Amino acid sequence: MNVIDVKNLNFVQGEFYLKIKHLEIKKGEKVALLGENGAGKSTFFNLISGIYDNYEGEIDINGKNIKDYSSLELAKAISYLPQFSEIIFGFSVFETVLFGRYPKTGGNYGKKDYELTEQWLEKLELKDLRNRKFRELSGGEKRRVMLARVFNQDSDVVVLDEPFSMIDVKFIKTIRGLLDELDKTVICSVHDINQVRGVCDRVVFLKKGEIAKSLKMDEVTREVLSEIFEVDFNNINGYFLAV
Ligand SMILES: Nc1ncnc2c1ncn2[C@@H]1O[C@H](COP(=O)(O)OP(=O)(O)OP(=O)(O)O)[C@@H](O)[C@H]1O
Repeated sequence: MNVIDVKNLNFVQGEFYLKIKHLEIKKGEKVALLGENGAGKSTFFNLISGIYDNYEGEIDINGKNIKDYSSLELAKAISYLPQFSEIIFGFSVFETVLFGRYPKTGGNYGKKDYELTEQWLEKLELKDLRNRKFRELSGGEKRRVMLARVFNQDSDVVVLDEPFSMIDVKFIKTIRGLLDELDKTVICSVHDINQVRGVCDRVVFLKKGEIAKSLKMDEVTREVLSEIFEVDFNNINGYFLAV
């Protein structure tokens, strides 16, 4: 079954055009979205998450047009880690992660919600930060909190815009492990394909607002990467390095 079906999507943003004729993502698939700066990755995520609604075409999640979902229903179906997130109010780390449970509970948090929140705090090593204000954390700490909150939302589809940005090497390993074991449909943008090797099954390449290629991870070659990013790549024991 397709969890996401995109048909004849056309979106204009200033000088930029995003055009996706057809994209299907199956239940349980883990898809990496790659493309140069400005290719349209964040724009695509804002569209499938229902943030932008002034587009032509249709986006279905679980067989239903996202325009026919209420915002709470949509948040049960899809969670989204945007490229940048700020929380200006003085919420603590614990509260910020707990609020991921809002779509499923309407704010009536019970034992299960507190337990799940504790689990995600533990998995992202945030327990020592639990009482700190979100807005007073470092960039990488904030990123881990927002990831914990997205995972805590427990939606069918998890959309992550550059989940590894600002994250140190130890936590890149942790987050790769969490993504690998996550029993969800995942779409995540990355700049370094090596970070999702062994985690994502498929790579969709965007170029200038269109899908240039959609390949299984093991079909990606240095020639493909060179064509997309317009720089040469070496393949060193399965890892790609721009040269
Ligand atoms: N609010 C806006 N108004 C007009 N143009 C915009 C707006 N936001 C983004 N754009 C343009 O839309 C295009 C796609 O931007 P988008 O943020 O989707 O790219 P991206 O692939 O996520 O890039 P990056 O890798 O740099 O994060 C870019 O040319 C950008 O300049």
